Amino acid sequence: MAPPVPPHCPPFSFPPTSSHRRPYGVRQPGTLTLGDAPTPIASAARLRRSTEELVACTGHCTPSQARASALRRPSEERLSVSIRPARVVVLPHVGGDLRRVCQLLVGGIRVFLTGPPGCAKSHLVNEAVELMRDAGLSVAACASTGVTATLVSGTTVHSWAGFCNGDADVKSPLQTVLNEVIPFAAKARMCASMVLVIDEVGALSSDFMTRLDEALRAVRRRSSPFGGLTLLTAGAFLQLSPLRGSYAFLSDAWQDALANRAVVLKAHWRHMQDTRLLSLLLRLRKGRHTAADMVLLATRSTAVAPPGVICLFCHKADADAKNEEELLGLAGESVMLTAVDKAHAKYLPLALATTLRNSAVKLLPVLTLRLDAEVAVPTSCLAGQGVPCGSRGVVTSFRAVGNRRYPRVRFQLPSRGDKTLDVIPSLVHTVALDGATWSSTRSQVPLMLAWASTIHAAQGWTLQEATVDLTFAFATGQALSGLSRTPALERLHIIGFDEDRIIVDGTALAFHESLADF
Ligand SMILES: Nc1ncnc2c1ncn2[C@@H]1O[C@H](COP(=O)(O)OP(=O)(O)OP(=O)(O)O)[C@@H](O)[C@H]1O
Repeated sequence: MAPPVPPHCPPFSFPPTSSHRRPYGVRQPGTLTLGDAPTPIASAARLRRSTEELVACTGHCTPSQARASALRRPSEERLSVSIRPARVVVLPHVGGDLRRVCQLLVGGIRVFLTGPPGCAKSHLVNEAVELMRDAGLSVAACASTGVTATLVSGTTVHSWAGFCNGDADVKSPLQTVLNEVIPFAAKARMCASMVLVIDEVGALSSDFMTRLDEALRAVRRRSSPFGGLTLLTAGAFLQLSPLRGSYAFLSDAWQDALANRAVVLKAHWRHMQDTRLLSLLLRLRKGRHTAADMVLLATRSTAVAPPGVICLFCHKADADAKNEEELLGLAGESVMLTAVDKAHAKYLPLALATTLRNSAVKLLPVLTLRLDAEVAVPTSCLAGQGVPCGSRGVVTSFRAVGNRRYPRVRFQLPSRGDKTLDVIPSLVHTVALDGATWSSTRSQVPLMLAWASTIHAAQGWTLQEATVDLTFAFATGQALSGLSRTPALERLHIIGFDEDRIIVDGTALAFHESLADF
């Protein structure tokens, strides 16, 4: 429950009656209900002041910037928590499911948005974020993975919360994470936000939800679930399961905040042109597929992936092997880029530093490229240059800098259009759990090969054509997730399919069937 607000506070229009769009974070005087001083604008100023610190923790900075910002950590400062305005009016022309979701959110009700593959969950999340921001609410747009974060133009929820060591910060003692890991900038974000959006929530574990809830309650000094933040989670537990641990909905944090209520979308956008594929997927989702469905899928079987079509695999090792094979198939010499790794804390043995880096840092120890290589950006290192995490591109040339050569890449941007960049190494660092601000660093060109991907990493994508290799399918929802990426059956190629590859988790199915629509 938001604290009471002064009665004179005028309501928000949602979206604003004026056609003029205000940029995120800019407040119209007198319209936002504030907490105790400073105002959200003051919080935004603090955010700006600590931007370098944020950058240092997520890894896009020079070493001197990182060191300087580490010294400026204002650990004792109390942050004030932004409070949602008392009334936000959703204007009549906002209709349908978007209206339903927005009305719940502006009323402070936490929402789980779900539905079958391609029903526009991410699309609706984007629209809701834009409307809420237009109305003056501060909204944090996040997703469970870097790739899905690009679909909502946001960051991973790990980065947003300042869990600099990835999932290690879920297991470590809470006080250590609060005092030594989460940077000031992340705490400022947590306090300045009124709404937290998490897309593709299915990939997060129950332990992660518990830790996020604990951290938000502590940082925002509110005992209510998620520190009183209004929450919009979106995803489907029948499509994606966490790589480790149990489903997020099994946590007490989820049950306290969201229970078994949801907005369940009924429209089908991705597969609207192919009703045969759509009805097959709807049955497959619940494990109620028929013999005729299996015969239909068998018509798409192939032994070899067609050239030029992205391949989706169940295991990362297979995606890596395919990328390697495609790279070797290119003419031209290989350019090998080796990361420069350093351990900065004397007490940290090199082996532990390497383990920490390899689990927390997405930049590769060794990256080999050739002209025309297909690449993707695995982190938000290039976001400041207009290329968000998850963007894909092609190496068009190499540029010599000293005795090293760096790739020039033409990226296809998620927002359409393309952008060519000379990609040079970025510095990322890990934060030790014993109080050092950063314990080890890696400097590397922030790219990875992208002819192939895992099905897990492709969650959220709509692909015009794809080859899905289900030979080693092992996870619940994996086959459904892979088979639902293309809008039409004839653009789908399947390797290694048989009925046993379809795994539907009984707990996830029971949860979805128990959901009460708002
Ligand atoms: N209102 C809309 N108008 C036009 N296209 C839409 C609309 N809503 C969704 N789409 C398109 O439908 C496709 C699927 O939408 P989206 O990715 O949001 O679905 P999803 O439910 O998040 O899918 P999944 O969970 O399977 O990743 C996308 O290509 C999207 O651009």
